[in-house]
Amino acid sequence: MLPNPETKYRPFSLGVDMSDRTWPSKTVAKAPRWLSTDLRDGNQALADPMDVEKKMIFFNMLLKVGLKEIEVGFPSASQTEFDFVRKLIEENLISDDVTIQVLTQSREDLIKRSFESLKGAKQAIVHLYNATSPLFRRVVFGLDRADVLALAVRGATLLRDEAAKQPDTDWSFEYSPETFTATEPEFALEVCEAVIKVLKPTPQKPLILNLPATVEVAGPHTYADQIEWFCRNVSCRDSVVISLHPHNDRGTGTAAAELGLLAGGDRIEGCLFGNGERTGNVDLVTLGLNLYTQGIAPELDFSNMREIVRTVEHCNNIPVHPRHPYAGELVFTAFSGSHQDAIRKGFAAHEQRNDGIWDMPYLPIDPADLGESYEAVIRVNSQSGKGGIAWILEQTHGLKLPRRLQIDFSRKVQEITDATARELASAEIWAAFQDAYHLNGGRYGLIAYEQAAAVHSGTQRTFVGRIVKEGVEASVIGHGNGLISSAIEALNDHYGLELEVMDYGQHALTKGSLSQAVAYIECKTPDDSRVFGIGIDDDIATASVKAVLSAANGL
Ligand SMILES: CC(=O)SCCNC(=O)CCNC(=O)[C@H](O)C(C)(C)COP(=O)(O)OP(=O)(O)OC[C@H]1O[C@@H](n2cnc3c(N)ncnc32)[C@H](O)[C@@H]1OP(=O)(O)O
Ligand SMILES: CC(C)C(=O)C(=O)O
Ligand SMILES: [Mg+2]
Repeated sequence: MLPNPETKYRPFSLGVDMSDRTWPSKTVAKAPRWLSTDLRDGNQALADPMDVEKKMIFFNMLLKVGLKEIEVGFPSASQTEFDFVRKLIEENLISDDVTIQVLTQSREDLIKRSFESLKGAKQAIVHLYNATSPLFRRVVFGLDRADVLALAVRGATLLRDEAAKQPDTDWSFEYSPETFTATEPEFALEVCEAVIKVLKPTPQKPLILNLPATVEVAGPHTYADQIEWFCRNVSCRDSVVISLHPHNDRGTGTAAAELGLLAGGDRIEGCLFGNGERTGNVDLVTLGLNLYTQGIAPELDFSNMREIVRTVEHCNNIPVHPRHPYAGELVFTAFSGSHQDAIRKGFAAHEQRNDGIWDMPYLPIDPADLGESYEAVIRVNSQSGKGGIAWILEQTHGLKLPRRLQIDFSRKVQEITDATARELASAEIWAAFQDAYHLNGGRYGLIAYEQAAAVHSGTQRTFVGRIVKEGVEASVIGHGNGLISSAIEALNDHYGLELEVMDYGQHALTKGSLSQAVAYIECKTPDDSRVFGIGIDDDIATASVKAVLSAANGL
């Protein structure tokens, strides 16, 4: 890189005064019109463009999502593109509330071929473009301003005339001064006004003027200024739909679209998950869900996000990034302990409040709204804490560990994650839990037991058990004021354990085998340390006895 980049790069300057801009104090209150250009701008950016079959899969998914305007291709570009448009029309695959759009350069043969592809369509948008910026005028076309304007007018005239030859179709037109953001604003306006003059839009039959950031060359606030300037100065604002088409070269395509809406944009063109030329088109998923999380219906349905991701990945042959907003497989996941703790508390508070309002630490959207389970919300590695581990056991096995047991188990998990230096799957955490608290057996095992009222007192209980220790069976007997204390006394007496019960808890399991109950016991040992026992059984009394044996196994 250069130490003095100013010798190579020039800062962008808009060229008009927008110090009286109004967009910063506006808010967006409803969804814009959306156009998916996945099958055109997205498709033209793929190493292997979609075949008809993949386009069909994508198109059907876009319908499911609720897109009403879909740019289905560039039919003059290839036979595949042409055939796909024909298939949609001939097989009557476009419902009345959906409008397909096709793109064409401003060239007679290409425009005619585009109209040919649309024969028999009930309604369609023909999208004409030509680049207008000084760079493109000079380098790509070798044309001056007047010639470029004439190119646009020739194209618009052809659109009008070709449409007139197919009167059974309800035609709409879109014009893009390609490279709009790099064009002198007054020249972009002049070209659009010339196109307006040819196509004569009305409020009933407006012209879509698409103002693309073909390459994102400045900040999103500059785009907003450009859009507001254009909306203020275009001659027949009520007869044009202002469409925004941000690309993402500076990584601010979403911001540009959102500020552009504040500045007067009516419609957004983009692709799912931001596929498209170079860094991509603006991402319709992010835009839609950004609205949703502000309480505004996006009029797009992403409630089956996983299926949408799978379909897009299949058709584009490009993975969706794991951190992609709202859609990536890690975006609802917290690995770190303090995040996990806050989320767990957030869910508990949410349940308690029961007002339906989503106000959740670290989670801007309810994963359930996108068809995701809560399982992935917390995942455990060496960055995790007790709260997250407890959450996993609660989610997967319905265990609600007492606080000190959470601390005890999290230390054991930490040892494993430190040693393995990787994430622990929930099955591994469960296995570690069973192992740590001897749920599948240890030195001491219960063969049978019974309890009875002690003969010498109405309140005292007697525990009579048959225990096996390291293969040797024994009968044990103990007294206490309950089952736990009498069972502890029986073990203490017979095996000299000296356990003292400090805490006890139990609850029915809420996951897995719902008829089961779990008992937790915390005991003090002679050296004043703590040992925990867990018992799970169909019978709560047996679960308690198992918890006592589990604690003995922990010595
Ligand atoms: C910003 C965007 O996304 S624009 C859309 C871009 N999409 C695509 O290009 C995908 C489909 N394109 C294609 O299949 C082909 O490029 C075609 C069929 C359109 C044209 O193919 P070709 O005739 O072989 O030309 P080529 O691909 O080299 O295009 C460059 C020519 O188009 C001209 N051109 C570019 N844009 C336009 C336009 N909007 N109107 C008129 N001419 C244009 C260029 O000046 C150049 O002309 P030249 O050969 O006289 O110098
Ligand atoms: C064809 C136009 C609208 C385009 O894709 C762009 O300018 O990015
Ligand atoms: Mg584009």
